[in-house]
Order: sequence, then C-alpha cells, then structure tokens
Amino acid sequence: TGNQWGYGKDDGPSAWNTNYPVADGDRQSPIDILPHQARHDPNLGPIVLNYDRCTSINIANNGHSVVVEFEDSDDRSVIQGGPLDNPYRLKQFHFHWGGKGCHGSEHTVEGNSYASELHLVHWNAVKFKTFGEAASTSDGLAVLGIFLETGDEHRWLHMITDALYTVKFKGSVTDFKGFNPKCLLPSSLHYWTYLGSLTTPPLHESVIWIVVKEPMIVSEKQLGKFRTLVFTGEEEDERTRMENNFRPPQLLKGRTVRSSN
Ligand SMILES: COc1ccc([C@H]2OC(=S)NC2=O)c(OC)c1
Ligand SMILES: [Zn+2]
Repeated sequence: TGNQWGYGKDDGPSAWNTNYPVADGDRQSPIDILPHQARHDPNLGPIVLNYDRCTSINIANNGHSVVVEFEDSDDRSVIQGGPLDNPYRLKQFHFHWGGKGCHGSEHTVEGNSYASELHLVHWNAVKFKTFGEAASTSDGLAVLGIFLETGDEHRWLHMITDALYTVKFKGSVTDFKGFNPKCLLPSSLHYWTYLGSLTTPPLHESVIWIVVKEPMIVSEKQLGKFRTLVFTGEEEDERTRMENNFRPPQLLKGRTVRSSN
C-alpha cells in the first residue's frame, strides 16, 4: 500500500525513484568521500556539541532501523559551529548496518565501507517551527555521521545493545531515559562536510552532512545484536532479520566536499 519501501530486491534503493523521484536529484546521500579531493577549508571551525542537558525519551524499531528519540521542545541539546549558521536541535539518532561479515555504512571513504554508521539527527529550530518542516526544507537538518568499525568492545554501546531485545519487532517502543550519546563519539571530531539528503524515503534534500573522520570501535558481538532485530511486525508471519539497511553511495553531481583540519 502507498509508499511502502524497504531494502529488499523489489522495494530497495534501486526502486525508490518510482515513488520518490528526488532519488535521482542533484544532492542525494550518501556519497563516496575522496579525502584527497576534499577542499580543506581553514574557515571551518570545530563542531561544538552541547548535549549535557539532553533528554532521551525512548528507543524504537520503526521497521527500517532502531531509533532513540530525544525531547526537542527547547535548546537543551544542540550541535553548532563547523558549517552551521545556527544551533541545530538533537531530535534522534539511529544506525545503519550490514549482514554478518559484510559492511553496512552508508557513506564510504575511497570506496571502502565501514561495518555500520550512526546518524545523529538535528534540526534548525531557529528557522523552522517543527522537525517535519525543517526535514523538507533545504538545510533544515544537520546530520552527524559516525562510522562504526569492528574491534574491541565499546565500553558504552552495551547501554543500547542491552535494550535491543525490547524492540525486536517493527512498531515496538520502550522507555529509554538518561542516555547521553556523547559517550558514543570518537576522540577527534575532525570531519568532512557537504550538502546532501535524507538517505531513506522521502529522501528530502535538506541535510547539511557532517561526517566524522575517526570511527568508533565496537565489537563484532555488539554489532551482532543489531541483527537480532527484524524488519517485520510481531503479528506478521515472516521474521525478516534487520540487516543491510543502508543506501549505496549516490552521484556527487559536481558537489564539493570540504574538510575541517
Ligand atoms: C522523518 O525522519 C527521517 C526520515 C528518514 C531519515 C533517513 O535519513 C537519514 S540521514 N537516515 C535515515 O534513516 C531520517 O534520518 C534523518 C529521518
Ligand atoms: Zn540514517
């Protein structure tokens, strides 16, 4: 019915342009990042995250990913600086990942993909009244992308992976209070930045992308817990494992990628 989309053979990224023609637009995401072709811009200041008063609300399985939502009725948790002209409010974060042994990041670097990618989604509440309005208007959103690479166990990611069994099925939501995503960030926030889009339908070209160069390290075991989620609802017959929920890189179409130092 309606605009059903997914990551399968028939409803996956190559079919999205049928119901969402912007899929073939001029500022689509993700992209393959070529560090040597990125323009180092000395005017690009550091990214500043003020998450200390952030208020997480719940964790949910929306049938495409696992999402942690935040209270965004005031400027209690914002990102600013870097390429941003205003502070952008933290709305939610979610992940994209691959199958066992395969990689699942959305952005790639010189054709190389990481095991997974975390998206911290922020919206410009100075210029827009609602997230929905910001999400459908140029530069209404700022998404901080963090790569996940497998290696040692991440000391704080268990706070998320320990909750995943409570949101196994599409449509499940459980309380998730007191989580500050600052604990997930790598030590350096050097980044690439470019103008792009949402990476799932409706694919709005509304995102200022900030992709952090240094990956966070998580264990294969921790990553495996994301694959215990399913795309399907508890009432449905089939149990389709949630994995490979990533869109492949899109054409740059003349865009410039800038690099902080
Ligand atoms: C309506 O809210 C949405 C809709 C889609 C996305 C996708 O775009 C990116 S980026 N990752 C996604 O899964 C979203 O994330 C900001 C938020
Ligand atoms: Zn995303």
